Amino acid sequence: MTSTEEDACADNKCVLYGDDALPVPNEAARKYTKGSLNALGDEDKEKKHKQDETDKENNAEDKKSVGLDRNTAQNQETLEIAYGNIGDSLSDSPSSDNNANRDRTVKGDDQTTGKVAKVSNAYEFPQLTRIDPGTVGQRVDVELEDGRFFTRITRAMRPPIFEIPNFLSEEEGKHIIESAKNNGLNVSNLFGAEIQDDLNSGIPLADISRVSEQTWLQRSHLGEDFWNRLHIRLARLTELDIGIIHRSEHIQVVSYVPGGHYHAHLDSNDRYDRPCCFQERCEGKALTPQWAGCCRLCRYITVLYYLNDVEEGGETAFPLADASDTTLVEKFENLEEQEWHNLSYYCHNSSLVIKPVRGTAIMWYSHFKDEQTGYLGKADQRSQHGGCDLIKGSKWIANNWISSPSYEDRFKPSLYYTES
Ligand SMILES: O=C(O)CCC(=O)C(=O)O
Ligand SMILES: [Fe+2]
Repeated sequence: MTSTEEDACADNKCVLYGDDALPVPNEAARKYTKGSLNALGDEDKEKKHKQDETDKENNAEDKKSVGLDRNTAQNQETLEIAYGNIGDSLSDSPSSDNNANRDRTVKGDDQTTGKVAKVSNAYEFPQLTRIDPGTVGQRVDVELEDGRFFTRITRAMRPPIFEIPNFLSEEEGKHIIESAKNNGLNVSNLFGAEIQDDLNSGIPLADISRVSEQTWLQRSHLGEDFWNRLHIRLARLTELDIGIIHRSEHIQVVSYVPGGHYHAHLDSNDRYDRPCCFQERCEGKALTPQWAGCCRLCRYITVLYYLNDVEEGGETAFPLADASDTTLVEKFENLEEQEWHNLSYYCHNSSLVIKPVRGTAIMWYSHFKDEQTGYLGKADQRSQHGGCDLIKGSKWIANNWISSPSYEDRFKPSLYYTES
């Protein structure tokens, strides 16, 4: 552990090998070139210090990213890497008492106004719904705000993947980007030092699994009205109870410059050796360099927003969407030859490639629904996806992961819940 990480772990608020430990690159260094992520200058340290203080004050969601990195992929957890992404973070946010208030009601979360009643995290996660994709190309008009219809287009059946043009307005996209910039972005990867070494040592960018910067935004960053409005739209889009949306992860904003990408991965996983979903802190449990956090991700759905128009490249690719069973087996047969993961080379071999268009949302299921319990089922390998190389311009996206636990954990409060 570096001293930064140790500090962060004082008072039991561990930063789990995430990008909190990483420097915020200054403007001049925001290019993925040799030496780009060198040590901070004094001014940057000062900025970082201020940033840390602000985060503490806000009791902010820890900004952690645990990217899939090349070395991890080679040395550890090979199967895991091949079958799913260790992708992102579990944040240990404000302490939750899992035994408290096991009320079975939503207590005032309002499906219409999006307002969260000032009560508690007490909630019984309901069974999951799942939208029938119909057929590829099907367009359905859905009323996501009163009197405002949006078109939901089916792009794949297995998993169901939908595209929703103009889900965010231009102003909303800008607001998210500006809020992310104000918050400060950090390099997206598991071990900052390693990506820095990789970049410095001239390893081709294509061999690094994730090259981008990111930050996390919550209610307090984006504003009450914005947050509530977005949550209503999401609840209607996903056809899930708004209580689930309120208890899902905060928004991850990601920025790419040319050369940036994210090779194919799953946004969630099936680590059943991890005893919890996103509902428990990691106190007293071992932190290993291989893994961030002690819980599984349990991200049922990803809603990804394109926040700007991209000049060239930067598509989102789904190499296994609608793949036949035979293809799926072939793709995973040889775990050492997972070349299709590398979207710098194989982006356009993917069965579905989506061009980023400002305001569009893409939504897909990363897990099946467990038909017996109606709760979170297994992760779906066909949901493998990633961001292709950005060729020209900039690319800004936001990930809105909708988390929901398995049946056993349906009464546990979420770590991500923030009251209005
Ligand atoms: O950049 C993209 O298009 C995909 C990003 C992604 O998959 C992720 O951030 O998890
Ligand atoms: Fe992803």
